[in-house]
Amino acid sequence: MNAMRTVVIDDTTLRDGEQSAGVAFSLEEKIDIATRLAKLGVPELEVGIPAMGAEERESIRILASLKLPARLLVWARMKSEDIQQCAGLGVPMADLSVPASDQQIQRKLGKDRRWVLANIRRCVAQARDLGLQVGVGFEDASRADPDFLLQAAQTAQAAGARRIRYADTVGIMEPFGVHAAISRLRDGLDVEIEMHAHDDLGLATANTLAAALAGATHLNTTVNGLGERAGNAALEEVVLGLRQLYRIETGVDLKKFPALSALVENASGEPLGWRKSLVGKRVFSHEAGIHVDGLLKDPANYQGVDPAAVGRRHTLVLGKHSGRQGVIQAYAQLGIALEKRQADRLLAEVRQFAVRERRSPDDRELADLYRTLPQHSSSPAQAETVLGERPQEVASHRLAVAA
Ligand SMILES: CC(=O)SCCNC(=O)CCNC(=O)[C@H](O)C(C)(C)COP(=O)(O)OP(=O)(O)OC[C@H]1O[C@@H](n2cnc3c(N)ncnc32)[C@H](O)[C@@H]1OP(=O)(O)O
Ligand SMILES: O=C(O)CCC(=O)C(=O)O
Repeated sequence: MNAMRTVVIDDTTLRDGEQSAGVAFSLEEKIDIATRLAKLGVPELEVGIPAMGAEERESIRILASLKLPARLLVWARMKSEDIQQCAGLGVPMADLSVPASDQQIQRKLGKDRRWVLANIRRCVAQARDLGLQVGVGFEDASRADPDFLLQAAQTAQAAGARRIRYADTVGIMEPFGVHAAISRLRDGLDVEIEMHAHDDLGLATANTLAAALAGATHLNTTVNGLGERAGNAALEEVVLGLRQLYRIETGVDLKKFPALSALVENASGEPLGWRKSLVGKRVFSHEAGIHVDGLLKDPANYQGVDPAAVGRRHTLVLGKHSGRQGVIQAYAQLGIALEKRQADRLLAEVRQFAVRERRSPDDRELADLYRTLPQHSSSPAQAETVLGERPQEVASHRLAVAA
């Protein structure tokens, strides 16, 4: 395993995240998102595209005026007018983006490789003259000729860029290919190298981790993986994956992440999938009897990720796949100690309920089921009394397990 090392997270929720079709953050949301990201310890934030217009530039200026403990970057095309607009915003660094693949150089820009190299020299110099630190973003790097990509990156370095960005713009890479591509750049360059991954094949996080292992110094992420099409590498997955799998530290503390995740989810206008890793509503919920029994004996039996690392906890859910121990635990939370025979009977009831209603019974419904047991049919007050003593649990039967 690697010795402890660090990489820098450059979160682009406010740039590529907002590029998700249909997403437009308000200024208040941008301020809230940036402030929370900085509070978690995210050291770099890409906060917008000055060329989009006066309103965008004003919001960038306001974000810069907050003097957050994070370095801010803006994104620009490699065009003189766009670069000019990056100046005077209070943002120290710009990512100047240029396509690296022949596909985009020829079929998008109508240019050739020589033009790209000349443009890099000219535009990096222009940005530096404006007092900006410069990163050169190689759009579509993953489809570029690797020899040309290295030549272009060396041109950027020679022109005074401090960083190059390897963008898998259309999300076609896999981790072994990323490792080889970043290793090649690492061997041929002395500048910072940043990975920018997209999740079209569900590999954005894997590709980002592979880039870190190959020597990338900076990683682009977004909260919840928001971003163009299938999104970018999720901040939470990258931070936890680096730490847990490779002992690579980012300085980002995810214990307060749920509030930021919810903020970005709401601001994006689209609910997160309930199975989305680390942040989905149900990713720490357990119903299957064998899992619940195992968790109750020792959470480590069924825990790959400690939910506390992302500010969450396990919940136990009753349903079609429950077993006796889950039922006993659920009723114990209501203050009702079940005998084995009662638990078995209630398990059958719970299963029928779940199949019929397509959901779990809530606390009141559990109490109702309990009252149908023969020996309790004459004394329903017991369950009511218990529920009355535990009002906070009436709304839900989902139970926390000590992690
Ligand atoms: C992969 C990425 O995520 S790149 C970032 C993409 N983000 C965005 O596009 C969001 C913000 N974009 C915008 O607000 C607008 O597209 C603007 C302000 C940048 C440009 O708007 P417009 O001038 O109206 O151009 P439009 O968006 O229609 O077309 C893009 C133009 O940029 C050119 N272009 C694209 N990438 C680059 C580049 N890296 N360097 C130089 N020119 C570029 C295109 O060739 C096209 O120019 P053309 O019309 O002369 O062929
Ligand atoms: O060129 C860059 O800086 C990266 C642009 C981007 O968002 C992408 O290619 O997906």
